[in-house]
Order: sequence, then C-alpha cells, then structure tokens
Amino acid sequence: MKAAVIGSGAWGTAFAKVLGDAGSEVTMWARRETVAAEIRDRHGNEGSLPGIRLSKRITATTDLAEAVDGAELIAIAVPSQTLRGNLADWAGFFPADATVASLMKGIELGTLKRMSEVIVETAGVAPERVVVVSGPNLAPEIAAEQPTATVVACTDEDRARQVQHALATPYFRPYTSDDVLGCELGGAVKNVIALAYGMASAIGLGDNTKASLITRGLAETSRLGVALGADPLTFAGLAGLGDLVASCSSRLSRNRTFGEHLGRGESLEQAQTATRQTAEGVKSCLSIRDLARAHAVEMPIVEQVEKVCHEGADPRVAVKLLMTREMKPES
Ligand SMILES: NC(=O)c1ccc[n+]([C@@H]2O[C@H](COP(=O)([O-])OP(=O)(O)OC[C@H]3O[C@@H](n4cnc5c(N)ncnc54)[C@H](O)[C@@H]3O)[C@@H](O)[C@H]2O)c1
Ligand SMILES: O=P(O)(O)OC[C@H](O)CO
Repeated sequence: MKAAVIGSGAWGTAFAKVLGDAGSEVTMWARRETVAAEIRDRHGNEGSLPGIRLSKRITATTDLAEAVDGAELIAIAVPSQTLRGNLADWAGFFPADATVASLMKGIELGTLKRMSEVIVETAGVAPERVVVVSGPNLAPEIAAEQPTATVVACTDEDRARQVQHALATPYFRPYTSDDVLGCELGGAVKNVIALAYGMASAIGLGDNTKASLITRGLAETSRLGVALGADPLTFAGLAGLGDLVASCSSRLSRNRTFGEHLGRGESLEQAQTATRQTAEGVKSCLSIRDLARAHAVEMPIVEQVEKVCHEGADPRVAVKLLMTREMKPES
C-alpha cells in the first residue's frame, strides 16, 4: 500500500514505522524541515522517539501535496483541536478514493464532534472512507516493537480489513470493528480518566482508589457511549478498557503524567511548561463534559477533572466531592 502519515510527533512516527514494517511505502508530513530531513536522511526522529530506527521505506516532506500524492491510505496524527484548521488547508489535496485514518483521541471544543466527524465535515470525505485506529497504543512501546493489539474501526467492513492487513506486523495486531463511535469515545475519555489517575498517584492515594477510578471511569465512558448509540461491548475491549488500563498504569502516558503535575499542586500553566507533548484530556475534559451534559449523562470524574484543570480546584477536594455524592446502585 502507498500511505501518507500527516503529523510527525510520537504517534505519527510510530504509526509510520508500523506501516513501513508491514510493507507499505510511507511518506510522512512534518511541519518542520529539520524533522522531515532527519526522517528522510537519517531514518529517525529523535525529538519524538529517541533511539528508534525507521525503515528505508519511510520518507518525509513538509509539502502536504507531495505527502498525499497517490496515497491509498492517509493517516492523521495531529492535535485534535488543530485538525479542523489543518484540514481546511489540506483536504483539497487528498486523492478522491483514499482511506483516511484518524489516529487522534479527542473531542473538538465548541462543536463537541469526534475526529472522524470533523474529517467527514471538513475534508468532504464520505463516512465509509474514514477509519479510526484506537487501542492500548503507547507510541514509545510500539516503536520499540513491544507486542500490542489495536482496533481498526470503520463502517465499511472491507476497508477496515484492508487497513487491518496494512498494519499487521509481529508486534502490532489489529482487530476490526464497525463501532467507530465507541472506539473514538473510548480513546477520548480515557485521556481524562488518566489525568485523574495521575492526580490520585501524585497525592499518594493507593491501589484501591486507582482501581475504583479505572472502573468508575469506564462506567461513565460506557454510559456516555450508550447514550450516543455505541455498542456497550466496545468499552470492554481494546479501545475501551484496554486503552484505559494502558494509559492509567503507564508512566509513558502524557495524560497520566500531566495529571501527576496537577496533583503535585502545579497550575495548568506550570504543568504545560513541564510537559511539552500533546495531553489531549486537558482540553477534551471540557468538550466531553459538555457532550455529557447535552445528553443528560452523569460523568462525575470528568466533571471534577475539568474543575481541577480549568477552575483551579484542589484535587483533594475533588476526591472528597466524588466520595460524598448521593448513594446509588453500581449500574
Ligand atoms: N503518543 C501516543 O502514544 C499516542 C497513541 C495513540 C494516539 N495518540 C493520539 O495521536 C494524536 C497525536 O499525538 P502525538 O503523540 O503524535 O502528539 P505529539 O505531541 O508527539 O505530536 C503532535 C504532532 O502534531 C504537530 N502539530 C502540533 N500543532 C500542530 C498544528 N497546529 N498543525 C499541524 N500539526 C501540528 C506537531 O508538530 C507534531 O508533529 C493525539 O490525538 C493523541 O491522543 C497518541
Ligand atoms: O500518552 P497518552 O496519555 O496520550 O496516551 C497514548 C495512547 O493514547 C495510549 O493508547
């Protein structure tokens, strides 16, 4: 397959490596010429994935039209909140029948749309051409070829299978799904729960607390998903529980790490200065909260994370408020 990967950060680079190792010819698009030159000439991207060597089947450019020229698959890994603006500039260059894969895990501020919806709306791509790839996929582990599994979700089963085959390597095992909505929500909400988990770790809370956060976090994710029409079983799978556990338990997770900074009492600005990569949950906690409210779905952990991130609330007070909510049945 001829593929393009737009975005040369940690995930774009690791994803390009998977595609290259699985046999595709890959052209990456980078914003900075120094990054494109390093990928093209030295087969690495030290700033995003130190020590990783990329296949010679991978090249890079800063010219978007060149990157997507003739591509059968275009995978996009830029920050969720910039996607709409990016596509306004890029979409005219996409080949008419290319599959567009969203690698992003966020919900757009203001519109409350999922990334696949933004792609359909802004790039004029039919929904059945959009594939979502989501699962327990920490980029540095994948780049180091540590085995993991993922989900390739698309309403068009054949297209999902094509992408599944284009991604299969001995260290990356893709499964297909037709639940695009559920996979996207699982990926976006787990970032917010990982922020909460990081806060809990930093304030010294124990394993019972953390297990409760994961379990109740998954409960509120599923509640929102079901209200919006997702398959509840998706949340028990790789793009739900799998991704939630990976992000909460790993020190490699940028969202968990960001939460740790907030839990240590840093302000949002201080945490942003200390962690420079994309921690999607920081913005998506606002849009997910609004989405939940719009559908009358209770998401108490998301509500509290938003208060800590954007209203200066103390994480310890947030825990207290969560623990003293009205008593109710588990489900
Ligand atoms: N890193 C992971 O392990 C991982 C795994 C799965 C999914 N994701 C998701 O992939 C997406 C990208 O994450 P990442 O890890 O690659 O982030 P990153 O911070 O490592 O890289 C982001 C990339 O986007 C580019 N970028 C930043 N602002 C931009 C703009 N205004 N226009 C165009 N490009 C811009 C940066 O130059 C960089 O190449 C996020 O939605 C994230 O949740 C990340
Ligand atoms: O580093 P994070 O927190 O953005 O998580 C990365 C991936 O989404 C894990 O699957």
